Amino acid sequence: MQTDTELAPCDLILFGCVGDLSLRKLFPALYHLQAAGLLHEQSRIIGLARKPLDDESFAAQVEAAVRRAVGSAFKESHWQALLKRIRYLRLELSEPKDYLAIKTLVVDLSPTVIYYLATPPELYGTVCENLNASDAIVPGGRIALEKPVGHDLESSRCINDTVSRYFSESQIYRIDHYLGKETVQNLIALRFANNLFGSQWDQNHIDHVQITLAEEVGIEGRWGYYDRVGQMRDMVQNHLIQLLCMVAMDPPTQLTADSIRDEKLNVLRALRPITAKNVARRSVRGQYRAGQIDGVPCPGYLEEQGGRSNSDTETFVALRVSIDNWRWSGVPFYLRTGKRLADKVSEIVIHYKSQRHYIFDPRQRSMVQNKLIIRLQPDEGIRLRVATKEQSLQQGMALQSQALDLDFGGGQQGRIPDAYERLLLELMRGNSSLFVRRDEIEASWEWCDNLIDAWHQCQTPLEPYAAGSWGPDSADALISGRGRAWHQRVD
Ligand SMILES: NC(=O)C1=CN([C@@H]2O[C@H](COP(=O)(O)OP(=O)(O)OC[C@H]3O[C@@H](n4cnc5c(N)ncnc54)[C@H](OP(=O)(O)O)[C@@H]3O)[C@@H](O)[C@H]2O)C=CC1
Ligand SMILES: O=C1O[C@H](COP(=O)(O)O)[C@@H](O)[C@H](O)[C@H]1O
Repeated sequence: MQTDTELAPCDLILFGCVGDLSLRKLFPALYHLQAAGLLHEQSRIIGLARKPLDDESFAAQVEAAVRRAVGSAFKESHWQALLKRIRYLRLELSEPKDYLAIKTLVVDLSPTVIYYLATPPELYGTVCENLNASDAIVPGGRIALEKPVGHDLESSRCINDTVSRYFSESQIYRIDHYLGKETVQNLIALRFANNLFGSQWDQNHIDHVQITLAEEVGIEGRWGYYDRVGQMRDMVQNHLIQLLCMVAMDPPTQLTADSIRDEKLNVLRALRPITAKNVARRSVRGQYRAGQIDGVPCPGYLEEQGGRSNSDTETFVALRVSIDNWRWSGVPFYLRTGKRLADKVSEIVIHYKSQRHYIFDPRQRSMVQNKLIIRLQPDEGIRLRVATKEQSLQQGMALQSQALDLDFGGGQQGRIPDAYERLLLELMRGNSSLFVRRDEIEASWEWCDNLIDAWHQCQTPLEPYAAGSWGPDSADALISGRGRAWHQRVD
């Protein structure tokens, strides 16, 4: 994971520049990079979309979005410096002749041009073909593709085939923004820079692993997109599987992009398929009904804006996953993700085995088991729960569980950069470590396609859950047994 490559001038051509992602995430991230002095003086940003906007009205939209995201920390001087770099170009992505304007533009641009596709993925192939036909791809240019790359293995291969006709693998940066989150990168430091953890990261010491990506939000007006996709393709195929790989991978031989990606690929190849034979025991799919979150009433999925009265799309998934290799033999990974759950929380919890020869009160055994809680959001940090003696004269050797805490969000370290700041920076530096390689994406699709097929074959029921709950009851049943339960945030 090299991060010290010097910044060279580079120009960002942002396709889909007035979309939700660009306005909510990318421009605020660019603002913060500008504020931190991390944009090269000569780097420019050219936004492309089909809305008839001039530079001024585009800038006004971007400014409003950046102000919203940055809040009271917004500084006019940083914004003005960013604004100088920004231009708008109107273009219909499916219209080849519109690309001539890009061709004219790239002649003037820096040696490094980044084509960032924040557009619907169905257009990725078309954009590459049209760029090529207009001779608008500069040698050494980089292309960034937002997730999801495809809808299944076949469509993913098709997109990858088309893109790779015009860009070599080393020029392609497939984005999974979870890989840009600070705590995810800290996993690398935690695991591979600390012998304490590195030496005990296996089936001899770990009982099971839980990964939760829970959201309070519903589908936020994205019915058209979401109902075709569902939680499996929206969150499991990419973010959840990438986190699983980061937790489960063997140590890379070096901190290079390919070393890390080779190890993640090995995990994907070792995932035991979930098929019609075991799908009922290993998965739960759910859909939210009306409920309340923090006292505020929320509609059910079918009543969401743009929704219809019957949809079989899952908004919640829980899985029990096995990794068939030496390190993880017999260690289940419990994964869950859902919309409209009780809280917004993304965390990885490593549950350690308890002492083989246990000399304390056996009733306390599960309560004081060691847990390593890696919190991605909110309150980024790492917490280790250890057993200590209760401080009391009366209790004898009674144990209690206490926490050793690392709070990354704590005052001294300042603001935690958003994932897109890190990703844009590494993209400009040409560091691929935080981006997903073609074989990883395809191996992940292959595994997910199997699971989705199994759901179809077995007509796996869609279990209702109330908005504001932690998902269907059967998700609790999936993990229960051997004293296991989903980790609760009070810990
Ligand atoms: N929004 C998010 O939080 C996340 C999004 N993503 C991915 O990012 C990508 C963009 O998502 P999002 O921003 O939500 O999508 P939006 O629908 O909000 O924005 C799409 C953008 O693409 C432009 N566009 C679409 N079709 C054309 C066309 N034919 N010609 C020219 N421009 C076109 C739109 O321009 P115009 O408005 O002018 O029509 C708009 O600027 C998707 O791949 C999505 O999966 C990934 C992670 C999170
Ligand atoms: O990719 C996506 O991620 C968001 C959740 O991202 P987070 O960083 O806020 O945890 C999710 O809401 C969206 O549906 C999905 O497309």
